[in-house]
Amino acid sequence: MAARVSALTKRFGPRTVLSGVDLKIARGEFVALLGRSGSGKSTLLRILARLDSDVEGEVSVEGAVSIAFQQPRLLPWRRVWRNVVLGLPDRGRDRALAERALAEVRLADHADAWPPTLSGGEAQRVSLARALVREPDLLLLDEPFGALDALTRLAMHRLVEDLWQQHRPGILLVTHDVDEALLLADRVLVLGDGRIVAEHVLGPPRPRRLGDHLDVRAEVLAALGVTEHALA
Ligand SMILES: Nc1ncnc2c1ncn2[C@@H]1O[C@H](COP(=O)(O)OP(=O)(O)OP(=O)(O)O)[C@@H](O)[C@H]1O
Repeated sequence: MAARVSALTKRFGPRTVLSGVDLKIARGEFVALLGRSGSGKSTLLRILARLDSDVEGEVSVEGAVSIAFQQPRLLPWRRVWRNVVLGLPDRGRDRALAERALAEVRLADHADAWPPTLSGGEAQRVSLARALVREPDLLLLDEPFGALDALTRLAMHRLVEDLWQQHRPGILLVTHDVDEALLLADRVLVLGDGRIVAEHVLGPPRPRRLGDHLDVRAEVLAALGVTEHALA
């Protein structure tokens, strides 16, 4: 198991955001997490990333964890390759490690660029390289495509699926986009009222196409209480 959460409850003061969440992510499994705004998706990701341990219940995550956010969060005063390896312990191999990770996200020629010169999609790929360079057993993606235009988003879907096939980390992808979840995930979860209220396993084949799993799509939308595909 890459991650196991049981009876997880998270409160902010008097407010209970997560209330008895049970969740397992198998090694190498791609899981998408949907939920309305404010349902606690980012809170759950932060807990899995060990950024918040003030919780009730059990959280167990095996191995290395990386997280990438909707905003790439690059340091503008450091070159791209230095951003990729920021905080890594082994300084001697840094440049080579960064270059390898940048090549994986098709940005080998941008190692010496400054972050403000990158497009939104490029910056997000640097952020992915920074997550990958840690060779995570669990990769947490918090709406990583949310700020990108539709074409760039499609290219990123393909890239993430390729990287996942190659390295096979467990992935938990938070998204507002039901179609994105149906394109990428092995399993789709819906968070609502503080717990997982729906779960759907999607079978092969891959790669998927828009329009696959329309039956699941309808059920996920119903669990979300909406009739449109974009909830943002
Ligand atoms: N540090 C904090 N202190 C107090 N309340 C918080 C804190 N972090 C999150 N919350 C509250 O917890 C709830 C869940 O927030 P969270 O960001 O996890 O939701 P989300 O599902 O990721 O939302 P969105 O889809 O809009 O990003 C929100 O009501 C938010 O206001």
